Amino acid sequence: MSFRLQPAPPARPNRCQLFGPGSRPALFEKMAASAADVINLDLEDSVAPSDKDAARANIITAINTLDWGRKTLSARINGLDTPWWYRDVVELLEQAGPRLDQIMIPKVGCAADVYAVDALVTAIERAKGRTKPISFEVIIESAAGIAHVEEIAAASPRLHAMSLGAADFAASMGMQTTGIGGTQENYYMLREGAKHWSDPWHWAQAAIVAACRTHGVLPVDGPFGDFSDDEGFRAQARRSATLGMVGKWAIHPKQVALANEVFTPSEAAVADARAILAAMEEAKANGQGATTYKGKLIDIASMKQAEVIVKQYELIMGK
Ligand SMILES: CC(=O)SCCNC(=O)CCNC(=O)[C@H](O)C(C)(C)COP(=O)(O)OP(=O)(O)OC[C@H]1O[C@@H](n2cnc3c(N)ncnc32)[C@H](O)[C@@H]1OP(=O)(O)O
Ligand SMILES: O=CC(=O)O
Ligand SMILES: [Mg+2]
Repeated sequence: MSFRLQPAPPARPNRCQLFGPGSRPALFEKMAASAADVINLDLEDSVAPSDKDAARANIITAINTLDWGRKTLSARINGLDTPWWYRDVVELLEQAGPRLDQIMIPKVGCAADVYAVDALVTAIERAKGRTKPISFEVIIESAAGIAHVEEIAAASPRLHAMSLGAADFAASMGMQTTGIGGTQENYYMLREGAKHWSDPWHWAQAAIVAACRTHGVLPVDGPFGDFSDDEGFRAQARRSATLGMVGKWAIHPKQVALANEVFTPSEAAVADARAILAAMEEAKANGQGATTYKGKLIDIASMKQAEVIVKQYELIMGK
């Protein structure tokens, strides 16, 4: 371990973030009743330019009037390259009550983008006497965003979560695809004439996880566009969970259960992790730093691995 200890991320369940357009208020009650841990009411790309003002008003009314239970309640503002974002922040902070937990900032390209929103949010919080600080989540979805991912992760103590936005990311990178996440037909290796598909999102996800874990931020996988493909969603989510991400977006309600399933450690994984911890306690009591479990090496690092799974499970079950 470095002299500098790795900070813990916010202790909140974040297995699924359910999105809905601010211009479709009929969806809000269904979102509130869903099993998602986080709700993202959208003012950005799912809302047409002509609907931005109405969507803002819809979202503020919904935040103030619906029962959102214990969900983390977040609103996605428009990007800093648009004329809408400052009104999004001002109206949300001035008119939405304390139930609003978080603002999602899309298309963040550098730490200064987060700083700008932080400055505005801080001024309004002080002016209006808001006592609960608004947290931030950001989307890495551009070449600049991934190039500056570590400085972005360190940009503000308000930052709680960071997602990969596969659609805008693909566009910004000039990737030859219109698919949102998942397997890409042309990203394969050939061996003896057989195709083996690879994962074009892997390196960006790994960079996001490393930046987040360095700075105590929750790393999250973004959208999977084909909501009729449950197995494709599961496969993408399993890869993300294996890499260290804590959850995934749902852009349709049928994806909520899938994300919750993948990002809740299974009973078998938890039982194994607890058995490893117990075996290591016994080994330590006997003066050993290493022993075997089910015929494989375990040592003190295995305890840390097992603790990741047990803590994640207890966090989710304790909610
Ligand atoms: C790349 C990005 O930026 S992704 C993030 C931004 N995008 C979004 O927020 C899009 C969110 N999703 C949606 O807008 C919609 O789900 C769509 C457009 C994909 C599909 O909408 P529909 O055609 O209405 O979906 P569908 O008919 O399958 O809906 C089935 C049921 O789920 C409901 N539903 C649909 N979307 C949602 C949602 N996001 N949240 C809650 N309930 C929903 C419908 O109202 C319907 O309910 P009912 O059975 O009571 O009638
Ligand atoms: O905002 C999300 C994306 O995939 O783009
Ligand atoms: Mg986007």
